[in-house]
Amino acid sequence: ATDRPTPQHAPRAPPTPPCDPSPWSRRRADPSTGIRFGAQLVRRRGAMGTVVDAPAVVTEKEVVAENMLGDKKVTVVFVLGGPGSGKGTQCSNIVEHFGFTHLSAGDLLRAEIKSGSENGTMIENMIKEGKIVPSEVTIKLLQQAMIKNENDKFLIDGFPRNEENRAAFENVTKISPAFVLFFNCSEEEMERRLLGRNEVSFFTYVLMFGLCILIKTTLFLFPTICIILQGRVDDNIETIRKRFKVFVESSLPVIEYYDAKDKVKKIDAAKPIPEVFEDVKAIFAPYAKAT
Ligand SMILES: Nc1ncnc2c1ncn2[C@@H]1O[C@H](COP(=O)(O)OP(=O)(O)O)[C@@H](O)[C@H]1O
Ligand SMILES: Nc1ccn([C@@H]2O[C@H](COP(=O)(O)OP(=O)(O)O)[C@@H](O)[C@H]2O)c(=O)n1
Repeated sequence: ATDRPTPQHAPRAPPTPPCDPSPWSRRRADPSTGIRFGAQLVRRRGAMGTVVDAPAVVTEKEVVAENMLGDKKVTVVFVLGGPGSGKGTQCSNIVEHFGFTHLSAGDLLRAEIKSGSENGTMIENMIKEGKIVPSEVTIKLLQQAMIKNENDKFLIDGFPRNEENRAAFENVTKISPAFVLFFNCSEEEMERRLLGRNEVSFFTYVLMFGLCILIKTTLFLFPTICIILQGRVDDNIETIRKRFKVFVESSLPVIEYYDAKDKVKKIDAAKPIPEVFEDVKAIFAPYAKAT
């Protein structure tokens, strides 16, 4: 992996405060709006020869060589943020506009449960408890997905979620992320979104029941539909709170690790979806698809 070189001609600015910031974190809040979070300040010659601090703009693409995918050289962006911060929503937008392949660690784990794999029950129990699944399981799924896919640009969403995830991924795959996209959002807002994600109106249930009666399959189909409509097993208030705790205790340190390497690009994820995507677009501009 190629870390962006630190300019030799000037001392680095003091480290930026740890990323922050949500009310539920005890950490110091960072007032910046975001996309330059973690970018190192470089000294530049200003007017009249004065030296000014200016954020370094990252325009170069960082491509990783020598990894577990054999000859295949891939660009990996880790997409991190609390549960419900909007990672999946924005990943879909990035896929559409910038040609990345979206690999959601959570989706891969849920697919593994459905596949009837021997790890299925263990994964299901961990997800219900909001706990982090052992790294070797998740890394194997990510690796298989990257090998299977012909693309060379991957958004890895919801991973690495703790220090073990991070260190194991780097050791096993030898891949370093080009950068880490961090969606910063308050706990209150994330909670609202997650509870909303699971919300299905009574009217929908009545409609589905009516449809089942129409096609005369109530007995078998309706319970199945109810299970599908229930949404995610972990989007209930009890598990949501546990996931927040895990995020603060285990995932924020990973973001801090990458921030110390100037790899974190922080987004204010509390804004409406289109506004968040405007900020995301600015970061992904160097990866724009050739027209
Ligand atoms: N910026 C936003 N403002 C309001 N709602 C949002 C925003 N981004 C996502 N959502 C909604 O919040 C819920 C969680 O978003 P999602 O992308 O699934 O989050 P994550 O992948 O981080 O868990 C979804 O119902 C989504 O439609
Ligand atoms: N790297 C990961 C990612 C997810 N998971 C599990 O999958 C659950 C859901 O993760 P997710 O990324 O789909 O969803 P959000 O919690 O971000 O909304 C987590 O709470 C963990 O139990 C994991 O164990 N390891």
